[in-house]
Amino acid sequence: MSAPGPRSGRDGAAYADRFAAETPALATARARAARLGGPAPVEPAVGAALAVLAATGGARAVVSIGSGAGVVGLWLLEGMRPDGVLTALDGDPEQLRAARVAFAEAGHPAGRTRMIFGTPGEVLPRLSPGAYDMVVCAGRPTDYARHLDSLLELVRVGGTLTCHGLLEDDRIADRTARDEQTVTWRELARSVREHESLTSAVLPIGAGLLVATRRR
Ligand SMILES: C[S@@+](CC[C@H](N)C(=O)[O-])C[C@H]1O[C@@H](n2cnc3c(N)ncnc32)[C@H](O)[C@@H]1O
Repeated sequence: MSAPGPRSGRDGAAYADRFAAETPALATARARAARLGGPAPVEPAVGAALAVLAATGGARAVVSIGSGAGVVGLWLLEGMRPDGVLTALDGDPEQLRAARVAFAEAGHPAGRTRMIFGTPGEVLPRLSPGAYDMVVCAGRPTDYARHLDSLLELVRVGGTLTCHGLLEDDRIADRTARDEQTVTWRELARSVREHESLTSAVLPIGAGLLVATRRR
């Protein structure tokens, strides 16, 4: 059975990205990320949605997993409280360096960001449980999905977990797609949806955003 009601299409998605109107600092960070290569940053519409989530939750402490060259971090900092601290984790020192430059160029004092080099497996045990308003995951789910319990442990009650990219290339909806990444996305989305402590939704913006709020 198809879902009821009219759907937005590619023009709607393009409008949502234009609506997000990135600042010059974000445009520069995006260009730097493109020069570095690797997986693309969050789309403007996703960045704007993350900023809204951060602002709605009055976020003071946010962790960005797979933080890249700082595009997602700049959006998060825009929504967070002015005294908030963003913890940015990446396994590539070049990406972390680029993010540091992007945050400085945007005028954020060094004390607003904490850059940590390492994989989720190495770094998550060092972060304080229940201390974060948001945990924002990006990149391949195969890099962090097996750490879902540890990621959720970081989120305070009422806080939010987001995972970006599950609708990329529409593979998750294609029942014949059985590659490792698509299978991992399906399992991660199912675990989040069925988790007794979470209320979740898939937002079809950009490459798709899985959003879950911890109720208890
Ligand atoms: C999609 S890119 C980041 C884009 C960024 N989230 C943004 O929107 O600006 C994914 C990032 O994950 C990092 N990464 C991939 N595997 C990782 C791992 N096992 N541990 C830590 N970081 C990893 C990569 O270095 C890359 O910077």
